Formats: sequence, structure tokens, C-alpha cells
Amino acid sequence: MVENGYTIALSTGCAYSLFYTVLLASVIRYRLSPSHPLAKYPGPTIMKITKIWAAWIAYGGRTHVYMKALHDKYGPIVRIGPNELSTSEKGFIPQILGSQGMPKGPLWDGRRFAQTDAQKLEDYDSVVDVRDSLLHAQLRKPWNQAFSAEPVKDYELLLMPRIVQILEILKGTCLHHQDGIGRVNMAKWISCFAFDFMGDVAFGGCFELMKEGDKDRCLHNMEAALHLVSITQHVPWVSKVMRNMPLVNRAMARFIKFAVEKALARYNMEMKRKDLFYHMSEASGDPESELPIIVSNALLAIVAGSDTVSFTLSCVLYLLLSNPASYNRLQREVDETFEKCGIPAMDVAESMDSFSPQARYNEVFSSMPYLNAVINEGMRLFPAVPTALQRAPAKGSGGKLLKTESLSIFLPEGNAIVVPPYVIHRDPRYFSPSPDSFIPERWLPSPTPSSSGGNDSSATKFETSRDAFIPFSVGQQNCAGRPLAVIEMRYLLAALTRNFDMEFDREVYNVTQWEDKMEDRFTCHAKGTLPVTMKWRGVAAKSGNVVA
Ligand code: HEM
Repeated sequence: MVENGYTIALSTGCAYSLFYTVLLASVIRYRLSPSHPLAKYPGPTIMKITKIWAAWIAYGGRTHVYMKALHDKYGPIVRIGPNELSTSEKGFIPQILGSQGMPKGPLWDGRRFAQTDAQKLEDYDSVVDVRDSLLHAQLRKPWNQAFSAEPVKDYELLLMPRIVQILEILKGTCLHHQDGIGRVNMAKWISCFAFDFMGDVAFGGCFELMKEGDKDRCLHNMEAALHLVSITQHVPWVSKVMRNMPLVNRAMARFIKFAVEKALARYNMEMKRKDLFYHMSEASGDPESELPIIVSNALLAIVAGSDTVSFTLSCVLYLLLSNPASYNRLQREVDETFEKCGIPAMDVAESMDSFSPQARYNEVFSSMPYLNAVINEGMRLFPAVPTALQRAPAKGSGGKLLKTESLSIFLPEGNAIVVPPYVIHRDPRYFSPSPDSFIPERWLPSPTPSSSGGNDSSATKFETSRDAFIPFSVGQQNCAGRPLAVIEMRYLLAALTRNFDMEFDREVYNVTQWEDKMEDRFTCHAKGTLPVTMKWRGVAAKSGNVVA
């Protein structure tokens, strides 16, 4: 009897094993066969067989470097999954991301971890992971409205007090030492600054990381939460299983709880400022919708709005400090502009008495060629979303034909395509010479050299393809917060260079660690440090400049 049962179990086990082995073998055979619709595109065999390899690379955090190496080896179209391509051909960008583009791809099914209770029944978390174009357009409307010209001016007013705060802290660090030289990890301060400012814009000012440190471990929880989804995005079916495993999903659960608490606190505030959710609720035209809008977008606002800006700003500073001639040139432009326009140094004690709280400087900053060239060049070399702009043909469309003058791809429904900014931005066809070097001059209409032996680019003819520059992506699903991000970066860089002379702290700085420790987790995370020595310049006291 027992023997009989054992035999039945054994033969059932064998039958199942055989079935799955045959099934697996046929799947692999099909994926590698010439009849697969993506068969003609080159790529590593392992990636043609399974996306688990991409998940493994993502686990190490070096997808951006890996993708660049793939394109260097295989060319402008690479097969990076059984049903997925990557392209570095700029001619395809409008047809993939742009006005004639496609909906978001399956990557977003694998990133969908963050449902609040209210969203659990839906097939999306917030605007960012919606795959249906019509629904996306509907959810995107309040975001577009909230980042139109007038609301952004309201956010600009929230920015100045945070700029003043970070300058005061840094100045205090300098003056605390007898030699007037402060030693700080600028990456940490920039990160706290960006987080605090996003708290002001979205939640009425609830984060105080610059003042109190990360006592709620919000930066830590955000990073931990985003780590897992950066891996599962490659294998959406795994994420569906994991979503229901509380132990695995712990970090995300903590982060959701944190965001929902902040959202509710913002909703219950008596005195509401004209912040992001004020403008989003206004745009919806329905007072009842305020709470759902805040709750469903809270997490997105924190992640999209703080991490990206702090990463970009830190990278720009890293590049400036690595290229002192560029730092000096930027400082000269900032000094001249501040003095010409009577902009206070923003460092409180000396100039803030005469500083109008209604003053906005973005208009001035937006016309500073070198400041904007530096920001562009930073985002070119280190785009905050380096590899994961993925799109797929719409359901029921049958597929999409992509065509340039020399190339064409037919992408059948069920397949996806990625446009990796990190690869395109370093492609010598679009940015030359020296696509891997920091040369802000390539963005100037008529490049002039940085003095003191920097990038002598006066005689250089630059190829700078603006249509291959996509740090904020393009099209209907591009970055909603771009206008705010740009203003924030301009203000902080101008304020820092106006008030401080900075250098790497050579005693503790290891030149390669910044780039080596960078991790591609959908958005790029800076895991390295930026140890800096800084000296307060005291410009306000010297020039006595005031707001006109
Ligand atoms: C330097 C800073 C930033 C960079 C480089 C950046 C870049 C991006 C990129 C590449 C996307 C993906 C678009 C796509 O899939 O095609 C995106 C989406 C998004 N970003 Fe940003 N971003 C930045 C700052 C911000 C800020 C400050 C906010 C404000 C909250 C924001 C809000 C959003 C939102 C809401 C989306 C989703 C848009 C949608 O799916 O329709 N971003 N961002």
C-alpha cells in the first residue's frame, strides 16, 4: 500500500519534472530561434533567454554601466530580454517616448508595490505607473496644472528660506573653525536640503532633515524601499508574488506608512499654503478629491521630487570640483550677475534684512548661460533616470513600426523597448568630442575657454544634439516636475558658488569612489560621499549689495 503510494508520488513527480523540463526547453528554443520576432537583433544569449539576468545586473546596481557596454559592443539596437530591445538611436526617440510614442511598458507592473489600501483594487499606484494612455492623461492633468507657470512661482517662494537655511548651516561650519575652513560631506547636506524642500512643496513643510537629521530614517526607508523594486521591475511576475509577502515588502510598507502619515497631516493642516497639493486639488475642481489626490500622490512626490534633484545636484558639484576651471568660471558669472542685478548673497545676517520675501530670481538665473550649461552637462553625464525609460505597444494595437532613415524595427504587441539616457548622452554621434568628459562649454552658443587652463574649448567645434538630450524624458509621460527641478538646481548652485570657495577635501577624498559607488535603481542613487573643504567668502559684507 505504502509502496504503491510512493510509486504514484514518484511517477507524478517525474511526470511534472519532465513536463516542466520540456516546457522550459521549448521556451528557450523559441526565444533563441529565428522565428522569434526579435531574433534579428544582437545581444547576449543569456538576455535573449531570460530577464532574470537583467534582474541580477540590477541587483548589483550597475545597469547603467552594463547597458553602455552592451551598446558599445552590439550597436544602436540591442536585445536585452526575451521580449525587449534597447535603442540608442536618437531618431527613434519621438516614436517611442515623444508625441507619436507608446504607453509605458511592463517594467511598471514590476514596480507596482506601493499601493495604499485605497489603491489595492486598482491596477496602478499613481500617475507614474499607469500603462493605459487615456487613464494616464487623465491622472496627469492635475500634475500639469500644478507645474504650470503660476503655481511654480508659488513654490519658488518656498525655496528661498531653505536656501538661506543651508547657507547658514554651512557658513556656521566654516566660522566654527579658527582657520575659517569647514569640512563637510556635501552629498549629505544636498540630500537633506532636497528632501526638506520637497516636504515644503508637497506637505506644508513637515521634513526637517537639515535641522534634526534623519531621525525618522526616511532617507534610509526610501532607499530600502526602492532597492527591491529596481530588481523586480525586470521580472513583474515575481513582484506580484512578493507584493503579498509582508516580510519581503517590509521596507516599502514602512515607506508607504510614512508617506500616508505626511499626506494626512498635510490634509488636516488648518493653514494651507499654495503648495503642490493645493494646486492639484484646485486643478481637479472637486474639493472632495483633495484627500485621495494627496494620498495617492504622496509617495510619488517624495520619491520623484527629492531623490532625483539631490542626485543631480551632487553630481554637478562633483563635476565642478573635479574641474576647478569650470567652478571658477561659474563663480565669475554668478558674481557678475548678482552684482549687476543687486541680488543679495542669500546668507541671512548680512543681506536678508533688505531681502524681499517676494523676490524671485529664476528669471535672472534662467538667462545665465554658464550656470545652465553646467546643469545640462551634469544631467548629460549623470541622468537621474539612466536606463529605465521603457515603452510598449498599446494593447490591441498589434504592434508598432519604428522607422528612421536607415533603421526600422517592428515591435509586436507583448514586446517592449527601452531608451537609456545614460547611453545616448555619451554617444559620440550626438555629443563630441570627448563625450565622457565634463565640458559645459559644449552647451554655449559660441564656446569661450574657461580661464586658468581649464577646458580650452575656444577652437573646438562641438557636436551637441539637443534632440538626444533626454534627462527629463520627452512626450506626454515626461517628468512632470521639470520646471521646479530646474529652478531648485539653479538657486542652490548659484547660492553655493556665490558664498563659498570649495575644493575636495583631499585628506579624505578618494577620486574614484563617487562614480564607482553610483547605483542605478531606476533613479540613480549616490552612495558615495562628497567630502569638501569650504571657505565662506563674505561677499555680502564686502560689497554691501542689497535688493534693488
Ligand atoms: C533633476 C531632477 C529630475 C529629473 C532628472 C527627473 C526625471 C524624470 C524622468 C526621466 C521621468 C520619467 C519619465 C518617463 O518615464 O518618460 C520622471 C517622471 C516624473 N517626475 Fe521627474 N525628474 C526630476 C525631478 C522631479 C521633481 C522635482 C518632481 C516633482 C514632484 C518630479 C515629478 C515627476 C513625476 C510626477 C513623474 C511621473 C510623470 C508621469 O509618469 O507622467 N520630478 N522624472
